[in-house]
Amino acid sequence: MESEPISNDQKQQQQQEPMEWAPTAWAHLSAVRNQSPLIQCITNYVSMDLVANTLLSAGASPAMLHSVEEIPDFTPHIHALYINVGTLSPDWLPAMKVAAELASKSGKPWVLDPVAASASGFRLKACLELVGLKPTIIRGNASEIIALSNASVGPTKGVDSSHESMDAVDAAKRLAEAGGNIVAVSGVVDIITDGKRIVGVHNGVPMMQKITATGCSVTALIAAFVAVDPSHAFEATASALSVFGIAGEMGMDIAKGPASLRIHMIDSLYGLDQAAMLSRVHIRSLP
Ligand SMILES: Nc1ncnc2c1ncn2[C@@H]1O[C@H](COP(=O)(O)OP(=O)(O)O)[C@@H](O)[C@H]1O
Ligand SMILES: Cc1ncsc1CCOP(=O)(O)O
Ligand SMILES: [Mg+2]
Repeated sequence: MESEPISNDQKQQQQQEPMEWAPTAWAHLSAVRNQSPLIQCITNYVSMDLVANTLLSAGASPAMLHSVEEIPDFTPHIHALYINVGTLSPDWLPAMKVAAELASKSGKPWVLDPVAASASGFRLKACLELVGLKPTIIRGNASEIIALSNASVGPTKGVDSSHESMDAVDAAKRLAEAGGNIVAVSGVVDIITDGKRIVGVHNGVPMMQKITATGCSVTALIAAFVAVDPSHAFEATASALSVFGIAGEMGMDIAKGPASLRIHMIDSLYGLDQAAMLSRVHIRSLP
């Protein structure tokens, strides 16, 4: 992977006001395709296939290595780390912590998906410990982000959200401010905040909720996007959520239901071109 993440022209464009989101999102996707960042994924059993295929179709290189014995050799070579607690058990947690610490120490971005954070005391404590290791980005659904922000267990619908993303705006801002990270809340509108700035991504289709591991997969995609632009984690997060949503929209044009959407979404992500991106990216500042 080359050291210059995206061009100076593209960076200047990012700094312009009002933000030119469509070219920014296209620049991130292009950079992932050109640089093929290596993404270490410590993720749940349910999601491994869709996460790996999402990363591959975006142009990144996924590696599902989760053994604590392998982390000292492997993690120094990655471009970003993705940690997801979906099927957490006590024997997985040390590897997650060692990998997160090593990524932070070596200046590599890492991204946390706190699946079902409020489902049990064990899971919440683990999530809070991981949050304490300073993830660059946290992406969850609204219930997960509210649970993390309030450090509260239950009531819960498990891995699904019982809140709308807009319900979690204050919780997301508090979490981001407390940890100095970017927090993203997925839903009808995806919310991205650093505690001060806040944008909404209006891409995607409701059927994406009917495919297991779409949330896990978009978090992994965020890891790939921040890998190629680590100094713009906020912009990389919004870009990844928009790109994934557009892949869902284009896939839905030909899908018959969740199973075929899963296939067409991956194909659409693989084939996304500049014209489609420039006309479909829908990211707006929120008050
Ligand atoms: N009602 C919706 N309309 C459009 N996109 C949605 C909707 N619900 C979820 N999505 C999209 O589906 C993906 C997974 O989000 P979500 O279902 O909230 O995550 P999780 O699976 O972790 O609960 C995200 O890209 C999100 O933008
Ligand atoms: C169903 C399920 N159970 C434990 S992890 C998991 C997958 C959750 O995926 P997502 O958070 O993307 O819906
Ligand atoms: Mg999830």
